[in-house]
Amino acid sequence: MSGMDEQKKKAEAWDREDPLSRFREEFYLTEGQIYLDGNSLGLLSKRAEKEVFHTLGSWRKHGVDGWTGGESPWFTLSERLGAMTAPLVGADAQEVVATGSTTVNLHQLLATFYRPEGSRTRILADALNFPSDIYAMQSHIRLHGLDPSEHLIRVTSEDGHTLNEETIIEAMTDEVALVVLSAVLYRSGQLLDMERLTRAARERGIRIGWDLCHSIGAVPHRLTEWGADFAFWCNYKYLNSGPGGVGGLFVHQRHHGRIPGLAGWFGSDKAVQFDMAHRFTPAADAGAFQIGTPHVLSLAPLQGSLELFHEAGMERIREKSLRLTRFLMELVETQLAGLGFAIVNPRDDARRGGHVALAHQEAVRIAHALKDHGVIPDFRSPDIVRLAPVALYNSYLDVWEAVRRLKRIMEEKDYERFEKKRGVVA
Ligand SMILES: Cc1ncc(COP(=O)(O)O)c(C=O)c1O
Ligand SMILES: Nc1c(O)cccc1C(=O)C[C@H](N)C(=O)O
Repeated sequence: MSGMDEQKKKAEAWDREDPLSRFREEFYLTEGQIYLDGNSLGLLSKRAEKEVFHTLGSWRKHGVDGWTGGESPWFTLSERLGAMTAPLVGADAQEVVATGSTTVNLHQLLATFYRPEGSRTRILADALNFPSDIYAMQSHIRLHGLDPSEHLIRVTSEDGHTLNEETIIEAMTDEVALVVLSAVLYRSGQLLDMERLTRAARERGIRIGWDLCHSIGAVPHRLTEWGADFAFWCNYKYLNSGPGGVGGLFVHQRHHGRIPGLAGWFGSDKAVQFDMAHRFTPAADAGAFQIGTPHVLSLAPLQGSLELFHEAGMERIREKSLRLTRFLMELVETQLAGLGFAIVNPRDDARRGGHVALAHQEAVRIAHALKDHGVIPDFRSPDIVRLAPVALYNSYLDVWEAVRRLKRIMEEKDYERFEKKRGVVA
């Protein structure tokens, strides 16, 4: 039996004993296709779809009374979904709210927590961060009348893919007011040591906030215990809540009761919100950081999706995710050796999130060819193919089959049929 056959048998055996295998049925998968892009946009689940129909039904039946009546009143939906999300980020229910989007929530949190004072005027970020986060930080530096080229420090990467925690800590100087980092880097999938970095920032009297876009739903967190000041994320990747679905934020309880940087009436104490007073009374919890009316139709899928996470359990999800990605790396190393791929995510389980990042000089064309062969990856400029086997809906056999197709593409140089052009969304 060839190595590939043996690996197939191993995948089939793991699938047979997989405690999460029943969740695959909960999702809409396309026959013959292997979807490995759940770290960009997660798939639709039947529960998420059902909640959208429920919400439409509630609107149809109750009209305006849906805010306070029906099975799931919209007035407090963001807080309820925040409470359901809290275990995924290791927070108390009142520290989380489902609201806004990643970028909007970061603007809110910067407006609240970036307070340049005396010599502490800088924001510490990193050179591998997602551009939208960087744009938001630059905006707030400018809003304080400061120059982003001086006041935004971006820790650089030695290998172009990963960051060194030691270097980040060394950059936490007396000039830094705030640190903003991603838990899992969007390109390489590196998982930073959040506990260590949070402790280091706090010991130096620096506030620290985390972008959890690529970690929520893939990696467990303990935000309250670690003492992070804030965090923000989208719910449309591993949390499968739909394109542009409402995001979330965490604010540590020690900051509750303060007036947010960007106040709006949905951040009010619920008991007095409809008094319509011009004096703003913030909610006593993370709900205070909401701005306007919740996007109820875009919140609905999150409810169904979170139910699946509660049933599956984050620890089991992480365990399967690590085994899926470990298997993927084994296949890349054994089956794609000599074909020009380099695995650029860290190998150590404690240092990687939910996706595998492969660097290849033909990455764009390989991503196009994979799609043509029914494997959905994504491409990140300039040379990365990201592959994210997702614990709730991918099988070990999916991973094996994806590599089998990729091997063929490479051996037959089938990617050469495609243009090097990336397209707007690769
Ligand atoms: C790490 C990270 N930060 C920020 C964003 C921006 O998110 P949004 O467009 O939902 O604001 C994304 C994804 O687009 C992301 O992956
Ligand atoms: N938010 C996205 C969008 O509106 C279009 C295409 C992709 C996205 C993404 O979320 C990309 C994702 N944040 C990434 O890791 O690259």
